[in-house]
Amino acid sequence: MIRFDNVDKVYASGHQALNNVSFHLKKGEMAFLTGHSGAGKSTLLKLIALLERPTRGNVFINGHSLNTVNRKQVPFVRRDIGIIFQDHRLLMERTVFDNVALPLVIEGYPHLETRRRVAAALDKVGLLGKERLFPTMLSGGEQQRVGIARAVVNKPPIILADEPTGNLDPHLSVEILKLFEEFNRVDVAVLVATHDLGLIARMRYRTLTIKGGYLTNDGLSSESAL
Ligand SMILES: Nc1ncnc2c1ncn2[C@@H]1O[C@H](COP(=O)(O)OP(=O)(O)OP(=O)(O)O)[C@@H](O)[C@H]1O
Repeated sequence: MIRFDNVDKVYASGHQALNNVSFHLKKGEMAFLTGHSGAGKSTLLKLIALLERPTRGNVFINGHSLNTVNRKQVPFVRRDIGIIFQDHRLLMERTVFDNVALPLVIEGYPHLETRRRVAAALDKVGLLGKERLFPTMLSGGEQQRVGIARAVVNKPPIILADEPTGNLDPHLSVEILKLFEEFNRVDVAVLVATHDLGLIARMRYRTLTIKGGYLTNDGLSSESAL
């Protein structure tokens, strides 16, 4: 599903954020991505989402090299990827409904279908009935779940989450992770970048560890995180 072959990323500043990174995340696989601050986690996710391009090597989605994707084709690739950010990046002056509907509106879904899908996504994250509220009226955990609903509303086969539990207490963090597990059970590939080693240790999933831009460990969480 997602494959990195000998990927380097050197930013324009000259900083090398990733160094010869190779791994393969299969269809329907769930994994954590961990490492200290500045290790290169966000950079790795950005290369999958085409928010950055590799300096060397290749990133593949479903066997297609992203190196061959031109600017016009980027939205088509992104359609297959739901991205969740730590700061959730909600539009604060728009309702919960509008925030979650955004990917469907961009893709030109008919109104009825949009309503149906938004309701299904909000139901999944336990926020049905909050459509008309504004994000400021919700708790931090609820806002994060709106971000998740928005990421999954068009049923992408890949979910990338960058520190999705960074601002949440341990109980809420586990709830969010359980949601990812649910998506994973219906064959969605899930890659979660996190600092939270306690959370990783509890969940026992494959964990990719990055240090200074190098992939230094790839194994079960109990082996690599503790
Ligand atoms: N656009 C950029 N230009 C130059 N350097 C960058 C850019 N983006 C990231 N970097 C640098 O690349 C390195 C990796 O950054 P990245 O955001 O991938 O780390 P991270 O592991 O996600 O860190 P954190 O956990 O703090 O979010 C850092 O040293 C960072 O300063």
